[in-house]
Amino acid sequence: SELSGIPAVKPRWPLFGNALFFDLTKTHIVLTELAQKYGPVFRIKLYGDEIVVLNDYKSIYSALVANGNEVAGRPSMYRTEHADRNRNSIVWQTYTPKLKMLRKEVHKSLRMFGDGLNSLEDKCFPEVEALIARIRDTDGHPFDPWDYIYDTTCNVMLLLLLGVRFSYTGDELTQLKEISRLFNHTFGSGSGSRLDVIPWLHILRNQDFSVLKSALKLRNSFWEDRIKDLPIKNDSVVADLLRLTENPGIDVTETTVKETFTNLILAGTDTTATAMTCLLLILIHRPEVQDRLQAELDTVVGQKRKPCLADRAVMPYFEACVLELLRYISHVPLAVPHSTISDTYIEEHKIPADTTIYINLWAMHHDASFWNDPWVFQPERFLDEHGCILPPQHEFRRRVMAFGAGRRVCLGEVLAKNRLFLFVSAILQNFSFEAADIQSIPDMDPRTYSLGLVLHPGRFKLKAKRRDR
Ligand code: HEM
Repeated sequence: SELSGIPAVKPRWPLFGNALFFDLTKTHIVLTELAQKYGPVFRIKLYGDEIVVLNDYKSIYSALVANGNEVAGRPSMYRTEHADRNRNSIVWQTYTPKLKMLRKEVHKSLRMFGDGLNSLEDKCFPEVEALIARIRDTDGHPFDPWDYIYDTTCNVMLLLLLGVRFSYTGDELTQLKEISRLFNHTFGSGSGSRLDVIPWLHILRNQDFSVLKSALKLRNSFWEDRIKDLPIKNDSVVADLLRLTENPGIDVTETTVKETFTNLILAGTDTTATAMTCLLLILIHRPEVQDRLQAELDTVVGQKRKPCLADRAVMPYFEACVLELLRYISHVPLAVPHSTISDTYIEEHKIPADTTIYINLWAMHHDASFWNDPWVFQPERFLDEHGCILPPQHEFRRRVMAFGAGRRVCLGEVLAKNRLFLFVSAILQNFSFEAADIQSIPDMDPRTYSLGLVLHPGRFKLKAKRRDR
């Protein structure tokens, strides 16, 4: 084969390839172990699919940046071809002119909020207040933070995408959470991916297939029943996209808008809510990190006003915690699968067109030959001896690629970081968190999290102590 220069994982069985020995519930960990044995670039075969897996900075940089144009595709998969989703999606569409146009349009609409700092603050502050009120209402009693954080993060996304928010007591947010759960199951690198690699599985109508069906059904009914009749605000991402459907020269239909909306609400909520939840889990395991974050907040912001985005630039410890969080948890461990759109090279390896490429961010972020104690959460690694944040071109910063890089880089990077700042700084200004029961909280080590498209820690309870008392 044209890939013969790249080590192939053994043993390979006819028909099954490596699949019989492959635990799909922890793909990222299995691949990282294989890299120890086969080197940073190797290939696996899952049923009919030959997949090249990249596990270190050099190969990932070569694929996403140096040869970024050629490696910008997405493989076609049963799960995304189903219902033509791959032709309307941002996340799942290969590198077509339509995809480029959609990315550009969404980026333009989001920039108004992500970089237009004031308007992001305007959208976030009421949600920040609402979150603080909900936490205050727990009155020192143990609570599970996930739903509060999810609802808040989801409402900010809804404000950006549609210009509306939903009530915490209505069933819309619950429905969105269910859609997210189903999609995370179906589209994760976990067991749902059997649908692509075992071509006949969907005919048997097995459980993975029914989860995919219910995810799409719920998604469609949410759009029909909850969104279509809303007074969508003029200055929202969906309104901008709907305007494109009126232009007959552009291949954007209502289906495209629905699919793109689903991409954005799911990608924009679960990722950020999970990062915030993991940070809280880390803070209750590592109270000294919480103390230092609060000391920085007290110096820069104090108690008399809300933290705002301008403060981010003068809070290096906070920034270091976010970088270290993204490295440590690597909660989108395998990014989204890439595919080559033409023959190309990754480092010295020749790769033919239409080869599926897995980007193992997890392995790169925990590479013990580069990172000291990769499994220790250590924000200080991103600070210099004066306590200043390392510059973006520093080797350590360049090797954190939690959002990917190049043509398919995450569309929400700026938004995600700004939102994390606004919410985490506001709750730490108001509360100190501790474990409800230190014996029973889950481990903070991300190797214990479970895999979907995004890694999730176990659910846990904590207590919030008001700092103004
Ligand atoms: C901590 C938060 C987040 C992390 C770690 C994250 C990470 C990622 C990663 C690793 C990818 C795949 C890149 C690749 O294929 O090489 C991605 C893609 C994407 N993300 Fe994010 N993301 C986050 C938040 C967001 C937010 C807030 C949005 C909402 C706007 C968003 C929207 C997207 C979209 C639309 C794509 C697909 C881009 C494409 O296929 O061209 N993400 N993200």
